[in-house]
Amino acid sequence: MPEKKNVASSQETLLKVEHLCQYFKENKAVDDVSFEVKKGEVFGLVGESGCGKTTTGRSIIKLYNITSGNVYFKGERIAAGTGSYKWEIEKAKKAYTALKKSGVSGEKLKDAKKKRDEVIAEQKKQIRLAQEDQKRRRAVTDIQMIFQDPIASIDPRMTVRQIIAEGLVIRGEKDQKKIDEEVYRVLELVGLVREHAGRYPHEFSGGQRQRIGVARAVVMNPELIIADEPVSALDVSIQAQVINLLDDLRHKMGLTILFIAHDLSVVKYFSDRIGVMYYGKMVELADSDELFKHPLHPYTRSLLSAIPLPDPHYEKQRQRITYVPLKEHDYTVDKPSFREVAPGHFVHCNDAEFARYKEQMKGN
Ligand SMILES: Nc1ncnc2c1ncn2[C@@H]1O[C@H](COP(=O)(O)OP(=O)(O)OP(=O)(O)O)[C@@H](O)[C@H]1O
Repeated sequence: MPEKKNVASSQETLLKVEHLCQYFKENKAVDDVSFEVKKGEVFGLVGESGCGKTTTGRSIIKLYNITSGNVYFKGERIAAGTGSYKWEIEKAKKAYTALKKSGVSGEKLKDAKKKRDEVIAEQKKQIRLAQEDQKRRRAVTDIQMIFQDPIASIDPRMTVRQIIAEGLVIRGEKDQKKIDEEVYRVLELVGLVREHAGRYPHEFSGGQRQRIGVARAVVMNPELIIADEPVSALDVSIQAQVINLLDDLRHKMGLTILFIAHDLSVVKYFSDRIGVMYYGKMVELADSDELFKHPLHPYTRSLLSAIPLPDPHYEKQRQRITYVPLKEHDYTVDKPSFREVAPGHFVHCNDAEFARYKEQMKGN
């Protein structure tokens, strides 16, 4: 793994995810998730299988129409869900009906009706605006995604040249010489050679295939790369090479990376900040070092306890902490939300936990 360098990520926000909800019928795959990614930083998004990491990434690149919330890229809203506006309309209608049923009449009822209609008109306006923004596709080529085995789903009869150039062709590039030049440039950038352009994906090893996947993304000159478990299928030694490559490109191209992984040890050295997801919720978010030094949420502690260390003495004593939400939290009355416990360190917690975490941080 690369040495952790403190890359100066700017304070400029490149990506802002605001109250993102992505529901698949009853399944709240992503439920009210908010975070920002600064220009130039690597933001690690971790959590175990099924916690909603992939869905978050896909929602950002608009593979889904999000249920609710907003996604901003360079200040422009590129994805918007209409759910929360619809829920507000329902709430206003229900409140009015309840008032009417309770026997309220005359001026009071008239006022309530007026209020209800105002809420409905405003929310309908928001729905229209969200739908207009959702249709806009402008920012999307500035964001590219890298998958676990990025060329697995591609037609095996396509050459590496065609695979890498596909995005350029779709974007309207017709000049074959220019396309070839770009393909050779990015092949070299990712540690391959121009002779590879005429070959087929099956001729390459897993690590090389991932390099082709990276080339396919960077050829579009993106500002943001969403790397979804890009090294999970690779041997540990190859994992380090691919991470080093991404780290190198990040410096050379000034890239910003949203790095999705299920394993905290993979993101530790590479990420400036880390967000931990559990069952559709972001449960903790902090600077990478801070998260490892002062993990607060019991789920983060459980993930950390699963990381093996190359120290036999520690390994003998290491105990995997299991996270059992019902044992850890009582959210029946005191409800949780995502709160800032220390500057830049956020935890999903209720009032009682918030007070306890604050105390804990004081002792650190
Ligand atoms: N298109 C879909 N339709 C219905 N349910 C979906 C869809 N995509 C994901 N889900 C469900 O949403 C939840 C979150 O899935 P997601 O793939 O985002 O999690 P993940 O943390 O990335 O997991 P993995 O590491 O296994 O990809 C899961 O319960 C999954 O079954």
